[in-house]
This record gives sequence, structure tokens and C-alpha cells, in this order.
Amino acid sequence: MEDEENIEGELLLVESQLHDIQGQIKTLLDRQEELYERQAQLKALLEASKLTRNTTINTSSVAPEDWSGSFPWDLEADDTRFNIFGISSYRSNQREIINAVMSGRDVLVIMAAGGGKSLCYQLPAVLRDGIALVVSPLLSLIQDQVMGLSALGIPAYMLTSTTNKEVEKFIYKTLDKGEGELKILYVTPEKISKSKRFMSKLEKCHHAGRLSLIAIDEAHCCSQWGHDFRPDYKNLGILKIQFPSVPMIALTATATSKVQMDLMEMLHIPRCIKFVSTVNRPNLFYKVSEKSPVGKVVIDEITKFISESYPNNESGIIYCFSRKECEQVAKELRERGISADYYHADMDIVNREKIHMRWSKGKSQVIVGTVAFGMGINKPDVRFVIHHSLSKSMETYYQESGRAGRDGLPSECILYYRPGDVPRQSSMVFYENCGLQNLYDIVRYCQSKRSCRHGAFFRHFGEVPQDCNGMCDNCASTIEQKDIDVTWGKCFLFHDILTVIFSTSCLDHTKIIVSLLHDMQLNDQRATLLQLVDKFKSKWKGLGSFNEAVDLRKEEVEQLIVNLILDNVLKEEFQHTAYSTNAYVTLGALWKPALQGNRVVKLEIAIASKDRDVRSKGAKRGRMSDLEAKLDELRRDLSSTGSDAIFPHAVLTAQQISLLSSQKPTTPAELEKVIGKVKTRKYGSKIIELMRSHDNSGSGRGKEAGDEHRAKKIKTKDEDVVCVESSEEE
Ligand SMILES: Nc1ncnc2c1ncn2[C@@H]1O[C@H](COP(=O)(O)OP(=O)(O)OP(=O)(O)O)[C@@H](O)[C@H]1O
Ligand SMILES: [Mg+2]
Repeated sequence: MEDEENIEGELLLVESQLHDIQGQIKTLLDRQEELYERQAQLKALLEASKLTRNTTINTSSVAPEDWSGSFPWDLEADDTRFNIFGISSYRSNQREIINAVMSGRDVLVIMAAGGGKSLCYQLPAVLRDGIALVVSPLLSLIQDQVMGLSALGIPAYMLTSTTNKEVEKFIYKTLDKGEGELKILYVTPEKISKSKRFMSKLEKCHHAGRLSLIAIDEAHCCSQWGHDFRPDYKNLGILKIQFPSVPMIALTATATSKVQMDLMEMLHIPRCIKFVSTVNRPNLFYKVSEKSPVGKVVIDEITKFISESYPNNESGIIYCFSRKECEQVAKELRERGISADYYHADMDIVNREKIHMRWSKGKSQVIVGTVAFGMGINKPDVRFVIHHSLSKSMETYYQESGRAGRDGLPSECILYYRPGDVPRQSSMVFYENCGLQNLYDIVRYCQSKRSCRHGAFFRHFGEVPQDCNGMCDNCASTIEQKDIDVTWGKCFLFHDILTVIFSTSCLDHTKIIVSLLHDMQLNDQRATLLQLVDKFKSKWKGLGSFNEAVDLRKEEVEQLIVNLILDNVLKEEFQHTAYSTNAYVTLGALWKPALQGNRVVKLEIAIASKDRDVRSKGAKRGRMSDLEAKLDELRRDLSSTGSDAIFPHAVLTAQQISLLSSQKPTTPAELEKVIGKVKTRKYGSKIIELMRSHDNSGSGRGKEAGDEHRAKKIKTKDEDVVCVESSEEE
């Protein structure tokens, strides 16, 4: 009898070790496949490199590799950056990239969303002689860029299906004969692949030495491995073959090394200089909020968050799972006084564009959209991105949440998560290549109450982690968190957090769940996640007071089941019906060791009464100061008057408003120092008029809400605090 038990014990151990080894073999086989793939890519790249060497003018002697050194165009570049673009200093890598392009090199730029990629090709385009060609995938992006550049007085045009005949004629003539004023020409990739006429004009332009550079924006669209593959981008390789001496700059926000290799190969730029910036978005505060199963509660929470944190109509996006959900959420927000519109693929294009415009111009505060509200968003001052439902992968979440704070100012990204949402997503993605694996990665992110959220992105994109400086809920939380062993069903409370490790208790939760499923499987029955939770709860109740282990809330049982899925103790299975795909929970590869207590499953439980209301230090803002509000109104007025309507942020950025309201320039010379020459020439008189009247009206210095702290307390020389009533004394 004892012998048998020993044998059984060893058998279990052997089985569990075998399972681990099988896992390792699988990892090695996957790695082998990756290496084969990489080998093939490298061979192809070598070929392409040899090919390009034969056709490319050798530029290797043109410039040194120290791209941050000094260059002949430094002064002119600085002057253009500040006085035309109104940008006071370069962000990380911008200067180096500009220098490499100016030196005639091909460049690949990987820079996070909002990092400032546009300047990297727009500035050299202004500085270099001739016309710069920019390929961009979306009409709305192109329109936005052309409008912005025109407002700065830079002759930029687009040649797309919407371009009128008159402008088209002008563009062709300019390409052909070099007569008109044209510095930057935007086209969609279809123009390159489908219009012979365009390509022949471009050829002429190049032949006359007037093609200054070629920029491929959103370059990840070239690669099938990227998240937004566009077939027409595949044909862009022709550009380097036709115009080998013209520097090419390819730009994207995210590209794994596989996608980077792919891009270099497809665009024929094997010897390009690569600038890879960090994926870090230090101005974004990341948070996962527990999502109530009651829809109205979630909307109430979102409404409270928006109206308390963003009282000045600051823009935001809410991502929803389905079209129906978008409409519902937008309606309920409107009922609660938030100006919200919905946006999804079922709407006609005119309607969608109208909604997008309203929002971009600050006439509505929130867009509630599906993932269809995507790449075309160029608004720099989106202050919050809320996910009403789970994204389908870490990569899509990074992209979607990354639309917040592109202007570099503090912004918030909140994901409402409940384990019950997992089957909804998994039944949509399970048939995709690695769909479930990608989904489970973001589910792990959501379930964790300890790991740094920014750290999860660093890990995902293979970057060395950096401290997030309290810019996520888990790092900002001061609550002490500890692992507590509750073997034999005991649990302990440590401050506000209870962490439970379920192990070998014969009545523990894991065992009950696994044995429930085992029984069901024997009877040919199946259960969805919610059904399994109910079964567990009633079984648990049946055990009554004999059970010493902690009684979990329904949501916590869901969380545990999802953890068991992530740990391969359970797995999801899918079945198609005529109308939908149902997800069921069944036994996974490691159910036996779990049942026998050889598999430790951890569950992190935050005590239910406290949703850790941690916030970003910089995110919560008060009402705009009086002057800021006036400047905001002025930029809206200025953006909608004049011959070509532009977006308010193209007139004055959020940073510029903030600088103006603190520095209060009242002469053109002072104003120029804040917003540069071009904007001063265009809008200076109106801004100065506003500044002066604000100053004279008595609502000037010291009376603004934003300056309250300055108005109430100033320090005298001997450091005494003196209360003052009016700004004059300040
Ligand atoms: N050096 C800078 N200083 C201040 N603002 C800048 C600077 N460079 C760019 N910006 C501003 O940052 C915002 C985002 O820039 P841009 O549109 O070029 O980002 P991007 O890298 O192309 O992002 P995406 O991947 O989302 O397209 C714009 O409002 C731009 O004017
Ligand atoms: Mg961009």
C-alpha cells in the first residue's frame, strides 16, 4: 500500500517533469524556426545590399557617424525649427536624424507615437533644395499634415483621389518644369504603384535634380508582420531603385526587429542609419480599473472621472469592444452631460469624417470608438484614453493608449478590466495566428496588481526596463503587498492587500474548480466561464463551515479561473453556432498536477472595499486660468476663420498657451521669443491685443485660477508669508 503510494507519487513527479521538458522542447523548436527565418532574411538582405551597391552613389564618405556633432546647416536648421515650426528645442534623436538625412543618408526611424517623427523629414524638406516626396497611408493624416504645414507658410500639397484638377495640374507642372512653389508633396502609396503618369513626372523631377528626399511615414505598413499591413506599401521598393541617390527616410512608431529587417529589405535601404528610440512614454499614467459587471456603474465612474479631472473640455478617446457598445456608451455619457460622439466602421465615411472633425476642433470632448478609430488620429492634445474593454494584445493596447499625450504633456490611460470580458475577446481572436497568446499577454498585464505597467511594455518590446517614476497605478500605490502562504486554507491580511497562494489544501479552490470540470467532462458537459463560477460558488456553499479557506468574491473566482487558464491548468475551447462563437473552459495540460497539489497557482487579491484611487501626479488639473481659457477661445476662432480652416492646435499648441499665460508677452518682439516669427506674423496682433486687454481689465496677473497659489501667498525677502489681494502688488 505504502509502496503503491510512493510509486504514484514518483509517477506524478515524472509526469510533471515530462510536461516541463515538453514545454522547453517547444520553446527551442520555436526559437529554431525564428532563427531559420532570420537566416533567410539576412541572406536576402545581403543580396539586396549587393544589388543596391551597384546602383547607389556611394555616400559613405559624405558624413561622419557622429550625428550629434556640428554641421554646416546647424544655424539654418535652428532658425527654421524655431521661427517656422515654432518648436523651441529638439526632442531626443530628432537632431541626429535630421543631420543624417541632410547628409544624404538613408534612415530608418523607430520612435514612439508622438515622439516627433514628422519634424525629422519636414525640416530637411524645408532646408534642402527641391521637392520632398512623402508617402503616407491615410487621406485624413495627409490632409492634417498639409493643412498644418500650409498654416506655417510652407508650400505643401497632396496628390490624392480628392485633389482637384486645378491643383493636380499645378503639381504636375511643378514636378515637370520646376516652376511653381512646392516643397513637400504628400501622396498615398497607390499613387506610386498605380499612376504611371505620376511616376514619369517624378522621374523628370529627379532627373532635373529637384527631388530632395523621400519619406515613408507609418512604414510598418510595408511589412506583413506589422499590425497594419497595406498591400500598396509593398511596391514602394521601386522608389529606391528608381531614385537611388535620393535619401530615403522610413518612419514608424513600433517595429519589432523582424519588422525592421523586413522594412529595410522591402524599401531597399540595407545600409540605412537606424535610429531606435525608447518605447517609453514617460508622460502617460497607466492604470487598470476594476470593471463593475453593471454597465451603468462603469459609465457613472467614467463620467465622474472626466468631469472631475477634465473640466476644461480636454479631449479624450474611449475604446469599446463593439459598434453597439460604442453607441450605447456615447448615448449614456451624453445623458450625463459629457459631449460624446461615437465612431465605428458601420458609419458612412462622410459621417465619420464629420465626427472626427468636430472632435479635432474641440467641439466635442470625447469620441467613443472601436479600433476603427485608429491611425488617422493626429490630435496632439488627447488627455485621456479609456478602454471600456480589453484590447486584443499588448501591441494594440500600446498603439491605442499611445494616442494620449502626443504633445508630451501628462495624460492618462485607463483600462477597465474584468475577467468576464476575456471570453468575449478570446472568441474573436482564437483563430488568428498567435491570437490567444497575444490576448493572454494583455490579460496577464490586467490581472497583475504589482508589476509596473510601463515595465510590461519594456518587456514586450524587448527593451531594458526603466523606472516609471510613479506613472502607473501599481508603482504609485503605497500599499504594502506581500505573498502569504495559505496552505491548508489559511489567509492573512496585510494592511490593505491580501495576497493568497493556493497550494495543497485538499479543499482548496483550484482543486474544486479542476474536479468540477473533470466531472463535467466525464459526463460530456461543458461550462462557460460564468457557468463555472456559478457551479463553483454553489459547491463552495455546500461545503459550508468545514471549509477554512478564504471565501472569494464572484469576481475573484473569475480571476482565479483566468489565472488557471494563463497557467495551462485550464484552457479555453471554442464552438461556432449559427450566430456566434462560444468560449468554454475545459481542462488544460497541467490539470493533473494542479489537482494533486503539485502546481502552485497564485492569485493577487486587492481587498474589495478599496479601489486604489491612485492618480498621476501631473494629470489632475484644475480649471484653466482665465487667460488660458481666452487663448484657447482665440485659437479656436483663428483656426476657423481665414481661407483655409485648420485645427486649433496648429494655431497654438497646449505648451504655447501655457507659456504665453505664464510669460504674458505684450510686444511682437517678446511674443516672437515664445512662438517664433511665422506665428507671430500671422496671429501676433490678435494675441497681443488679447494680452493687453487681459492685463488692463484687471483680470491680469495674479487673479487667474491657475495662479491662485501665487496670488494668495508671496514671500517677502525675509521669507515671511504675506497675503496679497491684488496682482498689482505682485
Ligand atoms: N521638439 C519638439 N518639441 C515640442 N513639440 C514637438 C517637438 N517635435 C514634435 N513636437 C510636437 O509633438 C506632436 C507629435 O509630433 P508628430 O506628429 O511628429 O509625432 P509622430 O512621432 O509622428 O507620432 P505618430 O506616431 O503618432 O504619428 C506634434 O504636435 C508636434 O508639433
Ligand atoms: Mg506621425
